[in-house]
Amino acid sequence: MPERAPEDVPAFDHARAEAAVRELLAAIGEDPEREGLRDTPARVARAYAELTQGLRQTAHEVLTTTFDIGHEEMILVRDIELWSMCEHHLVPFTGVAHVGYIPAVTGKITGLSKLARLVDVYAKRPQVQERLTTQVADSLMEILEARGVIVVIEAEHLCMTMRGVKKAGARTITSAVRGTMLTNQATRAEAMALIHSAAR
Ligand SMILES: Nc1nc2c(ncn2[C@@H]2O[C@H](COP(=O)(O)OP(=O)(O)OP(=O)(O)O)[C@@H](O)[C@H]2O)c(=O)[nH]1
Ligand SMILES: [Zn+2]
Repeated sequence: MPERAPEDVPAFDHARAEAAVRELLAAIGEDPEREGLRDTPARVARAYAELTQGLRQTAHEVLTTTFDIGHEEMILVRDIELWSMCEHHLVPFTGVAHVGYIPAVTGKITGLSKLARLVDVYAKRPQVQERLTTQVADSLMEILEARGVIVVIEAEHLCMTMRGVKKAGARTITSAVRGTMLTNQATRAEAMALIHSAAR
């Protein structure tokens, strides 16, 4: 399914979110009017607006700063903190993303912080880890016209920890490898070695 463009995503509806949270509190047998819960629907609505803000952002928006510095070698940012929300249970999954790319021959690169911002654009929305991984990789290929990209995400899903199978510590690792990172085995091996290097 193609990604919905942010202009096609309706504005966050605070009133509707508050009503839904009030209803959920009632459904679990709580009293939404008791003092401790009175402001909770509004708080939860604000929290969800923040946790889903990526729905209203685009990769193009965050990858605007590009420089041509003639650097043609691999650039890799490791251990980018990641908080996302599992679309099946609406509970967090959290871990790290490693994002590396080989710039276009023109040397078109982006600011390092933009790679972390890019991860957030796709993390701050209901997600599955596989889609998050491929969206980050594909947007770097497209927007930076990168020759190669590698994205590895390691995450723990709270839906597997705090409920359900209750297996704390199980980490899910997904990767998306594109372009020369895929075709050139030595380059891919170098990237994997950097991701797993002893400095961790
Ligand atoms: N592939 C994938 N699965 C995920 C992700 N996040 C959560 N899931 C899984 O989505 C599945 C949903 O399965 P269902 O059987 O429909 O839901 P459920 O009854 O709540 O499943 P349990 O978690 O096994 O109790 C579960 O196996 C979750 O572990 C993700 O990012 N990627
Ligand atoms: Zn889940």
